[in-house]
Amino acid sequence: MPRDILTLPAPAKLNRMLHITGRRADGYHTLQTLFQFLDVGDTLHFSVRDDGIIGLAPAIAGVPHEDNLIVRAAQALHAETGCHLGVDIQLDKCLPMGGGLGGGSSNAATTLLALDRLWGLRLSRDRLAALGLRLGADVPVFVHGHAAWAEGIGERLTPVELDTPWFVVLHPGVTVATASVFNALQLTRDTPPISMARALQGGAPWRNDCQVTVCERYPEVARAIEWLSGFAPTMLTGTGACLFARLTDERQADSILQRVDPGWHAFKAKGCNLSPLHAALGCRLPPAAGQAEAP
Ligand SMILES: C[C@@](CO)(OP(=O)(O)O)[C@H](O)COP(=O)(O)OP(=O)(O)OC[C@H]1O[C@@H](n2ccc(N)nc2=O)[C@H](O)[C@@H]1O
Ligand SMILES: Nc1ncnc2c1ncn2[C@@H]1O[C@H](COP(=O)(O)OP(=O)(O)O)[C@@H](O)[C@H]1O
Repeated sequence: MPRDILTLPAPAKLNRMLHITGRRADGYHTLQTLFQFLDVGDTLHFSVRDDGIIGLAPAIAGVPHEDNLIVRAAQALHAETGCHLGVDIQLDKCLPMGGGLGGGSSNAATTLLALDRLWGLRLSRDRLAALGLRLGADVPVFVHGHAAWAEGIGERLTPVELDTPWFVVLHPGVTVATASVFNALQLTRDTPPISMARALQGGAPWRNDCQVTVCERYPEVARAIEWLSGFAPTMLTGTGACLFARLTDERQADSILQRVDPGWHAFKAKGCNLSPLHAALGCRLPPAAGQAEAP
C-alpha cells in the first residue's frame, strides 16, 4: 500500500529592516531585524518509510545530499530522538538559492515540522527551533512561523504584526555568499541597538546594513536597486542578492513585472504575518508584542 503524502509549503522571508549591532567572539554577528514571510516559496512532499532511509529528489545541483538542509534537518531529528523511521521527500524548488529569501532555512524548518508530525515525535516548537538553529541562524523564525522582531543572531524572536503589502521581489542574477558579506572589512557592525518599539514606530528608518557592502561588491545589485527604486521604496533582503519593493497594490506589482530587464528574475508576493506553513498546519497567530505603525 502506498503511504499518504503530506504536502507543505516552505515560504520565503524578507528582512524588512536589518541592523548589525556587533560581532560575537565566535565570529557571528549580532543583528536586529524584522522578519516577515511571503505567500510564495518552495513546496515539499513527504511520505514516511519504515527503513530509516532519508530520500530526497530531485537533488539540488551543487549541493551534495548530506549537505542539503532538508536531509540535515531529518538527520538532526534522528539523532535527537532515536527515531528509526525514514522518509521520501520530493522538493519543488522555486526560490533562488543564496538570495536572502531564506529558502534553505525554510526547507529545513518545514522538514522539522513535517517529520515531527509524521514520525509522531511531539517535540515542542522551542526544541525544534533549537535543533534548527544548529542548521542555520534563520531556521528558528521559520519554525515558530510568525513575523518577528529578532535579536541575537536572529534566534531571539518576539512576534510582531507588520503591514502586509504587495511586494515585487527581484533577483539580479548574481549569487551573494552570506559569509563573504559578513567577512567584508567595510561592513558596518556598530549600529547602536534600538528598542523594538522604536523600530516598529518608525523612530529609525528601515534600512539594511548589508546593502552598501553588497552594492559595492556586486554592481548588478546596485543597478537593480536603482531601477526598482524608481517605482517604489526598495531594499536588500538579508545579505542579498534579492531586493524587494513595497507597493501600494497588486496592480502596481503587475505593471512593474512587465518592465523587468530580461536578465533579472522577478515575482510578486504578499507579506504574511503567519507563515503559510503554519497556516497549512492549522496554526493561528500568537498575540503580537508590537505592531508596526509607520513602515
Ligand atoms: C543575515 C541573514 C538575515 O536573514 O541573511 P540571509 O542568509 O537571509 O541572506 C541570516 O540571518 C543569515 O542566516 P543563515 O543564512 O542561516 O546563516 P548561517 O548559515 O547560520 O551562516 C552563514 C555564515 O554567515 C555568517 N553569519 C551568519 C549570521 C550571522 N548572524 N552572523 C554571521 O556572521 C557566518 O560567517 C556564517 O558562517
Ligand atoms: N534545501 C536547500 N535549499 C537551498 N539551499 C540549500 C539547501 N540545502 C543547502 N543549501 C545551501 O544553503 C545556501 C543558502 O541558501 P538559502 O537559504 O536559499 O539562501 P539565503 O541564506 O541567502 O537566504 C545555498 O547556497 C546552498 O548552498
